[in-house]
Amino acid sequence: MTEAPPTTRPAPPARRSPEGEPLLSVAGLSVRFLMPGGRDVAAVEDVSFDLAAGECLALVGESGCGKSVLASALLGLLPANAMVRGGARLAPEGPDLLTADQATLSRTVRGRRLGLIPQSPSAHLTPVRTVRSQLEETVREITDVPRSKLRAAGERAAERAAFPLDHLDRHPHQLSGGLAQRAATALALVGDAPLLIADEPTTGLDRDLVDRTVDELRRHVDDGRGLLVITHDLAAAERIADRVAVMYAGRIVELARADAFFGSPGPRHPYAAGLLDALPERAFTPIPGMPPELDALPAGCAFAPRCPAATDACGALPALAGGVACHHPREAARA
Ligand SMILES: Nc1ncnc2c1ncn2[C@@H]1O[C@H](COP(=O)(O)OP(=O)(O)OP(=O)(O)O)[C@@H](O)[C@H]1O
Ligand code: NI
Repeated sequence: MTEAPPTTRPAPPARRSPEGEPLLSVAGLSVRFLMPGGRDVAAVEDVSFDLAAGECLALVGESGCGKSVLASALLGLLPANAMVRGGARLAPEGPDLLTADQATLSRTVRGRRLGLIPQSPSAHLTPVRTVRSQLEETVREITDVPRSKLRAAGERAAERAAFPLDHLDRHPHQLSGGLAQRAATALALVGDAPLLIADEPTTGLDRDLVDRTVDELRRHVDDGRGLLVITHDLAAAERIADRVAVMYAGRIVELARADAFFGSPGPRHPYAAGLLDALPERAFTPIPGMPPELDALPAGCAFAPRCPAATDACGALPALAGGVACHHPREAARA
């Protein structure tokens, strides 16, 4: 049995995404890297999802499955050998993120409509400058705040990210991991972007700090922002997300409400079930085998070679239908 033991933290309340037009609509997004020698790495394949204001979607999956490439595509930060297909529209009347030119992205999108909370805050912060000066410069660059009000605006951004004002005059190396994370979050919040992408925001933090960081990020969602959070950490995903997208070998294989996914009836895709079963607080049973190389994907379901329930049907690619891309989703297996 893989029932989770009782935890000390309270169960997150079930949250419903507000009605209305999504903040972000991604449709059929694919990213391939053209490599020397004609190799072709299919990092993201036919990914579609919506994200609403006041909603957090957690994107989870093993290392190398395409999560960060997906985020980079949305931010227009892919290298030149990346071929991108599909659409990703910011509402209302936003540009298509996949076709907008770099000038439009840097002038009107990044920081203003779409904020990035980076994977490694220390790499994102400038080492030789204080947090205060970096915040003020970002305020000056992307808002209309007059010079005389920069200091106050920088402090307001710090406060929103729970960054202590008495640490503003420190340099990044003088900050703990948690505070560097908050400084990076404060920078991402300066432009009041309605949509945030956080790529592994809790990497390297201990559990207490993970929970605190996650709860702080959640506040920005409860303030009405949309948040796409990319994480390996399923406990963090459970704590913060309204919905979960599980990625395997570049594709979303399950898209579910977080309460159903982490609670009852549980995940439906055998891979998603395997991810949860691998958790120490659950069955602690790793998924056997390794994910496939993205330049040599099988024609059918990419998980089939590792799947305990694979059949001949899995030689054909399963479409994502009703939230799961599998020929034998779990309730069918039980029935
Ligand atoms: N510039 C690039 N050129 C070629 N391949 C790339 C490039 N960037 C990423 N990839 C490949 O794309 C795949 C997806 O990488 P990505 O960084 O999105 O994984 P991830 O899911 O974010 O993993 P992690 O959890 O380790 O951060 C990997 O196989 C990676 O090697
Ligand atoms: Ni990544």
